[in-house]
Amino acid sequence: MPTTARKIASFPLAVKMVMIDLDGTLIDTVPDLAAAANRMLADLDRPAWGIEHYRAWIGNGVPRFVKRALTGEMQAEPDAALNERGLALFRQHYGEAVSNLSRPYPGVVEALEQLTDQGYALACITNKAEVFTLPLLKNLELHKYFKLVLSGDSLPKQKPDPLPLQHACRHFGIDAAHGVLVGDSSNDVHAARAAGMPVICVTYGYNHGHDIRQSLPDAVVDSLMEIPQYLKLYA
Ligand SMILES: O=C(O)COP(=O)(O)O
Ligand SMILES: [Mg+2]
Repeated sequence: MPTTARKIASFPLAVKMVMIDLDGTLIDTVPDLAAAANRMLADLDRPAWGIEHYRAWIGNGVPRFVKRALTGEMQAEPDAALNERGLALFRQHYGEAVSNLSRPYPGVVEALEQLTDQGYALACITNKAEVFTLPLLKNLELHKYFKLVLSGDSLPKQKPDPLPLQHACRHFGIDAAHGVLVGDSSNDVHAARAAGMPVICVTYGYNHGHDIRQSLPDAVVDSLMEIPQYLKLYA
């Protein structure tokens, strides 16, 4: 077998743990993120961006999201003083309205119920800062499904680094082969590949404005309701 070939996952995957991304996978968070960022820009006397810009800017954590809103570019560095003010204003505005408009995507609650009933350990692995992740999950009553929640600042590195996925494996005492990540972006695919884990992606998420199929996840689904059929419980 050629050593360069990517191992193709065979379904159903025998797993114990299902890790699920937050923004763009569990919850449509862009309306509250956009509102908070536009409030920050108004405070700074700068023009607002439309929601489509914000959709493409989600996925690499809050500090990078704020830099994108300040510069209009994916990787640019704003003036340091402006960035510091912007980040503080964004944190204030988003903290005040983290779940005003954000809602779970259709099928999410049903899928979490089903996966829980079937005996999978569920973990939420997001690049969102913990100060926002936990209230958002609690306010939308999703927190109760997750035995572990890892945010973008819970560990020294975030996705696309494999560290959060490896940490979750250690937490549950399982091998990488017995976990699966469900996400919406290339960060999720890269993190899973680096951890040696299968990855299933949703078609409805953000992924920086690109089609997630280009990142070659093991499977794509239109709803989390489709996830159970790809899995069997590893005993
Ligand atoms: O960019 C963020 O803040 C979070 O993104 P994620 O939940 O998709 O990892
Ligand atoms: Mg995401």
